[in-house]
Amino acid sequence: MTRSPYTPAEEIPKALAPTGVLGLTSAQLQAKLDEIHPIGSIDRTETEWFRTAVFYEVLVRSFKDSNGDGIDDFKGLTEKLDYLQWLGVDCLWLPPFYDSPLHDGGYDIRDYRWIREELGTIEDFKVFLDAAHDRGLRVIIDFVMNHTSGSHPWFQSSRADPDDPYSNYYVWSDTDDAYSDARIIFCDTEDSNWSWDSERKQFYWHRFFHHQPDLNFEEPRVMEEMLGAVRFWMNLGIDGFRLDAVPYLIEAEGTNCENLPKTHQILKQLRAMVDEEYPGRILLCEANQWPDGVVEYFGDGDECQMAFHFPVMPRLYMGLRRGSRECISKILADTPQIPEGCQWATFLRNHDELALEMVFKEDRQYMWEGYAPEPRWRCNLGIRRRLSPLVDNDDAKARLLNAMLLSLPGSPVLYYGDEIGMGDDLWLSDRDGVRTPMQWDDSETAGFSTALPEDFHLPLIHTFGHDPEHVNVARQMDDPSSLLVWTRAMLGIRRRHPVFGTSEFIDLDGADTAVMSFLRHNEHETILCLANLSDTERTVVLHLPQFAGATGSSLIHGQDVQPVEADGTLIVPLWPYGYRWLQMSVEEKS
Ligand SMILES: OC[C@H]1O[C@H](O[C@H]2O[C@H](CO)[C@@H](O)[C@H](O)[C@H]2O)[C@H](O)[C@@H](O)[C@@H]1O
Ligand SMILES: [Ca+2]
Repeated sequence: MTRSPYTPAEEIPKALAPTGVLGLTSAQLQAKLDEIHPIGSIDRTETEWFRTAVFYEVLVRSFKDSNGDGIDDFKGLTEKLDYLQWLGVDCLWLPPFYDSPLHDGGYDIRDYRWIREELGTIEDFKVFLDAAHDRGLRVIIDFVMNHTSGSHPWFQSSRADPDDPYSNYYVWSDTDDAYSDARIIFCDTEDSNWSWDSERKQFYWHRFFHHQPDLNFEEPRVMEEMLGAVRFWMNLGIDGFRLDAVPYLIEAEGTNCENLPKTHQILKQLRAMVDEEYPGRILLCEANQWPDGVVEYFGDGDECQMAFHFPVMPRLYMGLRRGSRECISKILADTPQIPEGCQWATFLRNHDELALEMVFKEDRQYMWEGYAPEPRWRCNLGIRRRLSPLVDNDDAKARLLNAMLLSLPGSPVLYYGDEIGMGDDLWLSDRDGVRTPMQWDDSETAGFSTALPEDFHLPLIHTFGHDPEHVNVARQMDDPSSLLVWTRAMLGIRRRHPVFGTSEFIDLDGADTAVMSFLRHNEHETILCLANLSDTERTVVLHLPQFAGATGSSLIHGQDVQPVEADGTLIVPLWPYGYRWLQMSVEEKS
């Protein structure tokens, strides 16, 4: 399928019928693609699959290049699906691959219904999607509703002519003093949420970069456009969307312009459409907010099925550095219950900086001092480093954090490359240092591409110890003691025990704050999880009368069986940064 060069703004049809590619409606396009690629083997009647799934964020641009231009593409990603299936993840999350000038890693969309040409065609995407489904892997994609690229034809049209049908698609003002209570998110680069447009001679509103004007959701046609684009990708067969930056959809004077009631109405409208037309597909909300703000995005079970738990993530690192579980226990205790059938998405790292917006000022300072003493390592309010360098390339700490991620409430979202302990490049701009090519082997090109490394879209990591010679998939696949093989084994255990996804979480507290101990419990089984956040050996003493006389059998460490004494005392030794998952053998006494 080919497309003529991007439609110039002046040729955009003035009638606001939902736009399509090649003049085809979404349904026609789907029919055409279905002839070539029938829908894969995903069970659409399974509507709560996401509650026990492990997600894997993969940047299409940085995984595998199939055609030797130094940029990964959908064909390359398709080639690597066997690896992802082998690893044992359940669902891939693809950050934006839409047509974009790439001034914000693709979060600056120029066409909601087209793929950046360097990554392939819509057919390539469909082949990839069906191949993923054939392997039992689901796929969700990013959807950026809050803003477009400034080079989107809608914006070009809107700025050109205030009487144009697109004129109201963005938030325009004669002055730059409205909504002054809204914070500036990209504080390293922007000093206002308003920018002057010399053509329209008005200011336009943007919560992120100045080249990302916010869409105006007070204009009903904007929502129609969004629903049309959602249908387009759903019709191709995706399993859901990560909804980017949703707290900022609506602006209102006298508020901080976040989480406003109308924003929730918009999401409810979207969810109602998805439930009716695409049951079993999910909406995962990205709202970097405190727990009581995020839970609003589940609605009464009628908004997003999933939401990232932003506050718990930095506290895992904070707890590790302090050698204390207290901040983790506290944020989980402060997290309200979520509606039935919903689920948190938890993570250690992603394509952005390690966000420190949801911590108190003194804790942010503590995190910066410990994890990013050099200003170059910081980005906006966060830290632009990968997991392995953050923990000083210490495998024990990386395994502990992952063991916690995989056992605490929520569905874990892994970040590509972290399963092999990839490093970062702090000399690259913005957040590119954590988005470098995947390291497949120890060859000069790291198995990423046949192009010369100097032609790669981003350079390979060359820091000693994190370079492809030391850190690569092939080497770790052959090493039973590697982080990669360990990660795979842990995912296997998690898959065999759905209790991790669907059960109650009971924090056991305990006198020794270095150790986090908790139960994951449902009617089928109870697992006792222990995590030693300190660098010294600990002996955990728990009082579990409900398990008196029972045993705890380790799910991770083979023959390790811990007896619970007749009075309910359980004593478990833990090595520095040690962790255990013990399956309790008898039913809890009532
Ligand atoms: O599209 C703009 C940005 O949207 C997401 O941003 C989120 O990450 C920011 C940190 O970089 C965070 O501070 C903000 O609260 C979030 O909405 C997306 O993940 C970014 O990559 C993108 O630039
Ligand atoms: Ca907005």
